[in-house]
Amino acid sequence: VLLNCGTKTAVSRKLILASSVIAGYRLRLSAILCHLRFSSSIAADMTYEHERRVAELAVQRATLLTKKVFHEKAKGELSKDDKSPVTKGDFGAQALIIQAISKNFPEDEIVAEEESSELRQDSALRSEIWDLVKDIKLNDQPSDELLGGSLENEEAMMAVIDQGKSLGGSKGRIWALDPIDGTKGFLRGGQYAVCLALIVDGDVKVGVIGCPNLPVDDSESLTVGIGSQQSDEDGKGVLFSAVQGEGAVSRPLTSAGLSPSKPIHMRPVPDVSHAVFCEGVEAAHSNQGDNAAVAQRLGISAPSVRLDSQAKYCSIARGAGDIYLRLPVKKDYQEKIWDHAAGDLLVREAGGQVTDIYGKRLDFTKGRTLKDNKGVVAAPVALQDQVIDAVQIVLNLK
Ligand SMILES: Nc1ncnc2c1ncn2[C@@H]1O[C@H](COP(=O)(O)OS(=O)(=O)O)[C@@H](OP(=O)(O)O)[C@H]1O
Ligand SMILES: [Mg+2]
Repeated sequence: VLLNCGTKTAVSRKLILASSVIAGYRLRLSAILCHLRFSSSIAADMTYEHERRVAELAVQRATLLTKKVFHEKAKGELSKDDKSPVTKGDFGAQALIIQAISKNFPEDEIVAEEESSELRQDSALRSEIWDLVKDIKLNDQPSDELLGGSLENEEAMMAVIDQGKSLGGSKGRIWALDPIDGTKGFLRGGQYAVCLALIVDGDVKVGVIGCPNLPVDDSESLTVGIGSQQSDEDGKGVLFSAVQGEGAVSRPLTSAGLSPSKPIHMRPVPDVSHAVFCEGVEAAHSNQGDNAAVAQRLGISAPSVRLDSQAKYCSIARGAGDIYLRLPVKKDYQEKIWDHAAGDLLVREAGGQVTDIYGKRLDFTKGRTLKDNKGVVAAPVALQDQVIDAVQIVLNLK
């Protein structure tokens, strides 16, 4: 081609032209490749599979510690500034879970319930917690390695506990952690839950809840009431999880890797009067009198199942109960995001809806609390409007 191009100058011009065309193609090709790589990395991130796996294993590992403390007589109970209790189990589980999250996702923020100031005043309790934390391992090497090794010493444990002080908000990736939800239930020998959720730009993307005292068999759950703890030995207890848009699942908790999961769904309830309520045990946390009045308005005569912790969200998500009401007792109480994020996603992915008493979706963009919401109403989608209606009549909101 070049031989037929004429003069030297013309040849060199053509050469420059040809090479710039090739360079142009190269540039476009690399832009296309870059775009493909970028979109496939977004697609990979969108599945949240890595986040789900780390969260499930971190929660499962933390339940090994909480189960130990559950069976100890002295649980290292302290009273926090707001008068609520905290135990060795809460601090230890928080340390183990944050360690796994920060190893795998070092850029992410964490909003967790506990902080170390009480422990800094109490060296005896601190070393009891360290003795527990340093020995906890999953009995499965690849799972344990995924969580990223152990903490070095007591001081590292305290520092990791304090990584949960993020203020939360509407932007970025934020984990919400309740190391032991239902601490009063935990102390009473009843239900409790280890709860972890990933919130991205205010939207809950991943939710994981470990309930060591819930029976694996869904149908037995309805008989689990106040203080009636089931055996939490290996293979008993349940690990629930959900990813936005992918449904909700449950699997038996184990001391090793993850056991096989099965999908869970809310029960179809063609007539609201046949629904069963799940409600809190503590009269100070939700108004049981108002719950009873709502049940009566809906024509429900079955007794409510009373459970501590987000085990209530888990129960209705698997059809052991249908409606969870948390009607405010104190007007100015702001619900905490770690008490609801994982349960909110689990129920919505199992075919339910979760709102406040005004019918507004829970808003996780407002910081550490749900300050723009009041109370919680969770029910199958088809019943939600009817239940909100009854709640609003009972609470004189309409
Ligand atoms: N006044 C008031 N109103 C509503 N909620 C409150 C209130 N005070 C505390 N808390 C929070 O309740 C969390 C425990 O909720 P539960 O659902 O387990 O309570 S119940 O025992 O089932 O009634 C409990 O979580 P944990 O501290 O993790 O147990 C608290 O964050
Ligand atoms: Mg809680």
